[in-house]
Amino acid sequence: MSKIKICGMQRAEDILAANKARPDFVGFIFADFDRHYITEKQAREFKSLLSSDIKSVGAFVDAPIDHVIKLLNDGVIDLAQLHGNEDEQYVRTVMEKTHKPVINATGVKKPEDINKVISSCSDFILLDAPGGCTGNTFDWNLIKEIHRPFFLAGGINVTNIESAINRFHPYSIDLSTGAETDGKKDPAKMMELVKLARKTG
Ligand SMILES: O=C(O)c1ccccc1N[C@@H]1O[C@H](COP(=O)(O)O)[C@@H](O)[C@H]1O
Repeated sequence: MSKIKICGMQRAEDILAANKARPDFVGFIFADFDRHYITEKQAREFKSLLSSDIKSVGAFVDAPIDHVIKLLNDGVIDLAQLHGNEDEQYVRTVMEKTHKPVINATGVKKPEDINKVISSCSDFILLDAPGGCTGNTFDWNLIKEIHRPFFLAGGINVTNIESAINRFHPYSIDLSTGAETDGKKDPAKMMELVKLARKTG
């Protein structure tokens, strides 16, 4: 069954809505240029409110590696999602110093973009539209045989989540914009998306 991650938690009420909807993962964004950016203090508060059976994923874009390692080792996040140009050495160091799962993300515009991460030493890879949190899908025809667990992201919403799961059977769906109304997480959409993922997976 494909899992589901809802990314970009910004308010305590988003966490309470997640606790009701019960996705497998929620995402905290630590990229300070991004509209979903939260501070370490907020992330600690959100983690304390989050149900223990929902894992927290920290998403980083070329962050100082010590920050990623600290948040993992402090238990603020359970997995790290590397969404920038982090190289294999960076990925390996995070894994060795934390023994926590790492997701290596890539924006997909051409087949070589998938080749960039396909043999990464990370635990998971993540395929997204270039940019992150664009609300756009990428060309799914670029996805050929992938023989490792992967997260599928980019413009997934209530209209296409079922076809994404049925067509690719990803380890997990990952979405942000599709669970929002007017730029804020929408509890009804979160609930519906989790229901569709469970029904389809
Ligand atoms: O969510 C963000 O704001 C974000 C910022 C920087 C890097 C990644 C980010 N999120 C990731 O974006 C995709 C999905 O976005 P959408 O559903 O198309 O809005 C997903 O991988 C999120 O984890």
